[in-house]
Amino acid sequence: AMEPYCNLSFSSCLLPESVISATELELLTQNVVLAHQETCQFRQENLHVLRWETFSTPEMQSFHHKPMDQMWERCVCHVTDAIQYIVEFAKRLSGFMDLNPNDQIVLLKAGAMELLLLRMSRAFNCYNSTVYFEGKYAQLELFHSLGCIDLISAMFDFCHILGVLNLSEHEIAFYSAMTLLDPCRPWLQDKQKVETLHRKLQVAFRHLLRRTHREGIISKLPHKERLSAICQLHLEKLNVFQQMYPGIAWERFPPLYKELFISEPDNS
Ligand SMILES: N#Cc1cc2c(cc1C(F)(C(F)(F)F)C(F)(F)F)CC[C@H]1N(C(=O)[C@H]3CC[C@H](C(=O)O)CC3)CC[C@@]21S(=O)(=O)c1ccc(F)cc1
Repeated sequence: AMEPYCNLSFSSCLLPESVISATELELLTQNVVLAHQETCQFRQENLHVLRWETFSTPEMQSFHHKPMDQMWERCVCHVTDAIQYIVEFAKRLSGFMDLNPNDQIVLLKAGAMELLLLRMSRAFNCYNSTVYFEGKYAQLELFHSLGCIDLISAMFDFCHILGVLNLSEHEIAFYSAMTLLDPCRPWLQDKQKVETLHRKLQVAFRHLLRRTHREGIISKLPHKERLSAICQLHLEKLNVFQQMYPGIAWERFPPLYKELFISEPDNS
């Protein structure tokens, strides 16, 4: 009988056989989507339901008048919780735990803040530029007392760009996995291994986008330079804060946050 034009499993006509088989592609897609779903702190639908619940003016004022170190301490606790979930996401991504421990730390150190922003965009309402924070949606000025409104507004702008794309959970999952498993990160020892993982993710992501007719978003996703620029700003602000309150930054910051974001003080 005639060979069917393209056997239904798509294994030959659509995928570069060398990179990944159709079955492996399905398994990888499930792994990425599940790893994301199981390691987000809030479900998309819960954030969605709350998105018009904004803080009242008196509530805003109370945040506004908080001393800087108190506001920082609250946010650092939230960021440490969020980073823990991001570490869990990484550990569940197939292939991540097979990397050598040094490369796992290198990828998390370089990618944690970026993944944080991708997750923050899920909690961002781009119609009124508010973000979920401690139970309700907050305007930018609520964070004024942190003393780094330029960083926060850069984060808001970034979330806006993503919000407009209206990314699905599947798309955010793949975008996060590919941001984390970036073979171009400096100091990687086994770059080749990360490259192979990244390429498989790329094929699986393109396959998902083709299937859902969403190839158009690829060219609209923010470039990684933009992401890293914001994260650079974060590190600078953190150093400023450390200088202003030398005691606090050291004792009160949770260890994981210090490990990922704070370089050892030179005890010279
Ligand atoms: N300390 C802090 C800090 C804490 C956070 C962010 C940034 C910083 C810094 F950028 C700062 F402070 F400068 F703004 C810092 F420090 F990193 F630089 C962005 C991610 C935010 N975040 C989230 O958006 C979560 C992510 C996970 C998601 C989920 O999994 O469902 C739910 C929403 C967790 C920490 C949190 S936050 O909630 O404290 C927050 C702080 C400022 C802001 F304008 C909006 C939110």
